[in-house]
Amino acid sequence: MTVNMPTPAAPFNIGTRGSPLALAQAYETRTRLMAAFDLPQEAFKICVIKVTGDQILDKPLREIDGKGLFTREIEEALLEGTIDIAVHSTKDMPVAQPAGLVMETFLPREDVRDAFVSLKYKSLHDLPDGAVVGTSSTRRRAQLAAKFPNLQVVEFRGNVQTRLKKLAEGVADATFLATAGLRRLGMEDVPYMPIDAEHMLPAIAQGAIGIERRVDDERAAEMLAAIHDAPTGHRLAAERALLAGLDGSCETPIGGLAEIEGGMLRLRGEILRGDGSEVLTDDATVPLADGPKLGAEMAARLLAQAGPGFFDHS
Ligand SMILES: NCc1[nH]cc(CCC(=O)O)c1CC(=O)O
Repeated sequence: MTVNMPTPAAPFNIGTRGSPLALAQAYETRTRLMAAFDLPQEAFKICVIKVTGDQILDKPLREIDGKGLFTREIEEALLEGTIDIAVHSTKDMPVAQPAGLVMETFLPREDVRDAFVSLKYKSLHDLPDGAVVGTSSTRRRAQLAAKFPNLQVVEFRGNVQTRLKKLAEGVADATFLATAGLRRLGMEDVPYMPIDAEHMLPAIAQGAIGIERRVDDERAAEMLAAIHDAPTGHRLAAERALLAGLDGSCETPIGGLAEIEGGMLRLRGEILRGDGSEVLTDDATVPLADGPKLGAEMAARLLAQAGPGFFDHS
């Protein structure tokens, strides 16, 4: 190690949003860095940064100019040097970072599956006709409309805690959350049932913590290299290439999942019309190094099948 290690007097500043899930992810990052370099907790400082998106809770995000709503203030702090790294849910991040920043470090991925969450029913298949399901995800909404047209879907925003409170208040019979979020928050007492990817293909990068840094910060680069998980990196490279090729954001109904099977990389992709009336899927396996190429090719194949206007009127 050629770099100056942080000390309690000059700590390494870890930037994060203030939601309980974001904090859990920042703590996990700190724990891994402490272990990798045998540093005390005091050599790190968790810096909570307020972002615009956390202050607007009354509207679906797609009705706001969503670009950077959850990241702008954090990336500014990173560029200014107030923080050394920023910890994110990769799922919520655009595929390209602003000039001067990179996100190349990914921690070992959690469970990628969506979870069915309900205080009244055990699983998705137990929901009666007309049951009310709350979600703000265009992907989950379209997937449900395609497979369970008899459910009613209502808009459901807010963090994990808020959504659970809404369920308890009876605003909906069930909701969907990422299993990873529930696990990271230690919410094992919440009644949830993970849904296999073949029934509900997760969001691209679901369950993966990504860490952003300044491109020219060699100390941060060396420190992050020690906690990077290569298999997760390969999977995300393929998934994010698919997302980039589809020109999608987290507000487009797209599912995607890369897995490593017998040393090969399998990528599944899915795009949906917003109302669930059409679902296009693809599934291919290539050598690990070809993941990004496969992602780009799969995007092109899906878009060719979809034709113009597929994502309109979502
Ligand atoms: N869009 C919000 C968001 N961003 C990341 C997670 C969960 C953790 C993850 O997927 O890494 C969630 C909540 C959810 O979808 O239930």
